[in-house]
Amino acid sequence: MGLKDKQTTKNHNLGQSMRHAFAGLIAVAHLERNMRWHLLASILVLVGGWWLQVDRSEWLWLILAIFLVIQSELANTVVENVVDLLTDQHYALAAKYAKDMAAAAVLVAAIFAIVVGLIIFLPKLLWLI
Ligand SMILES: Nc1ncnc2c1ncn2[C@@H]1O[C@H](COP(=O)(O)OP(=O)(O)OP(=O)(O)O)[C@@H](O)[C@H]1O
Repeated sequence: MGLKDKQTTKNHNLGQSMRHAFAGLIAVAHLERNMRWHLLASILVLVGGWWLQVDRSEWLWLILAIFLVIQSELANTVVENVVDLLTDQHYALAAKYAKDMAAAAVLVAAIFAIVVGLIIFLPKLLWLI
């Protein structure tokens, strides 16, 4: 059960809801190149955090940054799909605003993640040199 099924009625139970939610996660990773970059960056951050032995509060900031970027990319993808569905690829100014603003949400989250990464990793990396 996943995105290939033709169900259009409400989910009947929590298990079915979860399976569709996971299908959405797999679909966004398959379809969105940017999401694959975010996942790769997340893995690098996790490896870097382990290598540089960040402490508990630093882990919380790093995990928050990772989740914010992934959440905003998910929301961006939702907006893109809904806009494409509604406009059928025809130009509309509101569609442009919606897509550009959703992309801006990802940009803001990515800037936050970069700032967090610099604050946590830069002093540790400089100390290594
Ligand atoms: N129906 C539309 N009407 C007006 N402008 C559109 C429409 N569809 C897309 N655009 C413009 O084209 C740009 C690229 O569209 P696309 O569907 O690739 O979204 P995107 O936000 O760039 O995707 P990604 O975040 O994956 O790079 C949008 O940011 C928007 O400015």
